[in-house]
Amino acid sequence: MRNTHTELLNFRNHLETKVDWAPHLNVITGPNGSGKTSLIDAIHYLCMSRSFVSNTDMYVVNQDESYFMIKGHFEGQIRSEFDVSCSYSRGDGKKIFVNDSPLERLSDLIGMVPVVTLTPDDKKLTLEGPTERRSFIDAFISQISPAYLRDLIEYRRVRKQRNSLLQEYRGPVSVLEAYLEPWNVQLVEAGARIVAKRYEVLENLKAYLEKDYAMISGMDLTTNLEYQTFCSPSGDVEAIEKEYYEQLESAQPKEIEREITTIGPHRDEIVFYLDDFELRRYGSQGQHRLFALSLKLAQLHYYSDELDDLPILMLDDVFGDLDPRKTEILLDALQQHKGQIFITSANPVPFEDYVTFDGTNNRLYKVEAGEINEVIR
Ligand SMILES: Nc1ncnc2c1ncn2[C@@H]1O[C@H](COP(=O)(O)OP(=O)(O)OP(=O)(O)O)[C@@H](O)[C@H]1O
Repeated sequence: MRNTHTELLNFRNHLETKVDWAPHLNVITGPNGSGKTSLIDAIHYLCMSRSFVSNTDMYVVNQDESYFMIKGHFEGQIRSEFDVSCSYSRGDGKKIFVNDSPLERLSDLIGMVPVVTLTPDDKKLTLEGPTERRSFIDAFISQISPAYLRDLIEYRRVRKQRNSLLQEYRGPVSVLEAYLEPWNVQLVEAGARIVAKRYEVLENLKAYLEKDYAMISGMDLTTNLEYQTFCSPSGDVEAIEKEYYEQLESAQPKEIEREITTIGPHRDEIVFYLDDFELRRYGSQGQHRLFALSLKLAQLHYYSDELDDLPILMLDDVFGDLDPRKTEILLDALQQHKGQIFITSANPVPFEDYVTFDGTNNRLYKVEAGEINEVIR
């Protein structure tokens, strides 16, 4: 899948930007704050319906304007050509159109254009709390499995309803238990499918991670990951349902007391290991950085094997953190990826030692104060 053309209107410091992209490598250079990340963030909006930088759409609207609009043209194997646009204003909220037809739900966009992003923030994945890892695995699987995304949305809805009931009901416990029962059934059904799918994908991911860590680090430390959930994880949905039910039943008196759902995949954890030490506890800064980078490369390679269309790859300011040898290894690995790649860099990276910017397959751009121009050699 590739994005051939993007238009940005009132998107951060891009008041009106139009750009044609190369089918393989697009390197975007320019000083700090010139608007490089915003260009690829706009494409990210067209893939995932949200920014990978900001959690709040409102802050993305140019501060002197009241709305933003992004349009993109995509080409791929499965859907040969289509347009996606995304608009946001405080009054109307966010709207996504595919070929000028509005999408009923923003989530319908996920998976249409698979994307993998590498950013310096990725080290949060291994350094910070379990929420980071759950978000990573959820976004990872949602892009390749619409059924998983539906289960996630359903699970969140049911958990919210169940929590409201636990918090608001003030009658006899036996009546509350009867009210909870239908929510328990739905929670267990969606939750068990989520656990089974996370287990399946994480099991498969191990081999990719191992290979990519060895490639990028050049070291022979073995990587591993452990999926920790409330039950013994497996791909057997029925067995998980059974265990889930039993645990929910025994936890329910406590949940009624605490007024919150405590058992389920919303509390899952993924523990990463290098050899047999736990990365989060004992990893050095460099090991965290390389592990997170390997996780994202593993995602890229997993998608490339799994999907008919190659994902779009975005690297935002990643090279600043890498030494010359790692830069070389990463650029070599990127050459192997046949899909479209976007790289932003404020630092002088010797891209030209590795890539020929022919103006067709590979293009070099310079951004200055929200204006982008191709650099012609
Ligand atoms: N809502 C907004 N309205 C106008 N300008 C904004 C808004 N939000 C951010 N900016 C500015 O837009 C510019 C674009 O930021 P962006 O992150 O795209 O730049 P960058 O070239 O990637 O920077 P860096 O190299 O520092 O990462 C910044 O100068 C920022 O201050």
